[in-house]
Amino acid sequence: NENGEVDAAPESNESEYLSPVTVGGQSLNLDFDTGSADFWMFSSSMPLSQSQGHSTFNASKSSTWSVYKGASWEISYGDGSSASGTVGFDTVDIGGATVTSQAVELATGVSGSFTSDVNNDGLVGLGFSSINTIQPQQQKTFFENIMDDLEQPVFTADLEDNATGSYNFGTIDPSEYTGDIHFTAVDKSNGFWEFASDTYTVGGNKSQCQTCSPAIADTGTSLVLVDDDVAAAYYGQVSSAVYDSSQGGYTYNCTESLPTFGIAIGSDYTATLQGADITFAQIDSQTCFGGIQGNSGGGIQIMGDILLKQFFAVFDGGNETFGVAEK
Ligand SMILES: N[C@H]1[C@H](O)[C@@H](Sc2ccccc2)[C@@H]2OC[C@H]1O2
Repeated sequence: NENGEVDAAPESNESEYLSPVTVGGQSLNLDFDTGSADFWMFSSSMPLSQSQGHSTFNASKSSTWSVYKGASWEISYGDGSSASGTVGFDTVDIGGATVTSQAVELATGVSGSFTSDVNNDGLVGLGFSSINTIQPQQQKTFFENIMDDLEQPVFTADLEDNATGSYNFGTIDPSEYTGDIHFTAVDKSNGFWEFASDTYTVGGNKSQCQTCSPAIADTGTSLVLVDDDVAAAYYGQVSSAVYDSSQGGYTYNCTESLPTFGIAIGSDYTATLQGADITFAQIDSQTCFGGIQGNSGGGIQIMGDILLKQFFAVFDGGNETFGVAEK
């Protein structure tokens, strides 16, 4: 089998997790992103003003590289960042799991947030290829290409709080979790690992949602973005909380002890965050920025790293399910 396992190292501010990937013999640190489906890297054909500080992929130094003539890609992400460039095929190895002809996208241009994120050399899209942006023909993700060669058609994410975690392709390692894995059906029609999430808890009190947007598991998003009525209900229980438009979200006094927050993962399980695990950042001597924020009516709820790092997450491409376990 083709199983593989790699570290997932948290960025300094825990805004993302980076993993080593070898492409055509060149190693780069990439951001595994279950919320998109493009595999792209900073490349030697970018202006130095955009690539300085980054490792770049140099196609001319890879003996296994082949150009996808006439192809291009262009992607815009939920946070407003963007990237675009050219396409080829090469051998990709992630912790021993190898795809010999993976569509690899070389950036010729990226937005400022990528340039300034100097430890991030690109993204490995682990969503579904219906949202891959390669033209004239969309291409499969690394996971879609390797899935049938894995011991099990799954990958798992064990993201950690202030510690290095791991991504595992092909096996569900029982040493990485405790108790049961609580699975829910995934609707892949929007290209995401999407599932229903119709109830939530604040301080242990359960409420039925009002908007009830479907949720996605997104390893590439830092925060937990819930429907605006849910965010308002949560921070309504935090006495010092205010919505600070200059910060773009709810802030509160760091000394305040926060209530727990639970979000339904499908219909049978509520993933509960402890109050102490909900703060995302301290923005001044007294003020903290919450890791739970509203989705501004975006129509989907995004379960990002603030939640995922408290659980063991299983992405099952065979059954088309998503599951979480305590750890
Ligand atoms: N799925 C996510 C994606 O991975 C990131 S892309 C990114 C941008 C700058 C720095 C690092 C990563 C962006 O934020 C939320 C959504 O879009």
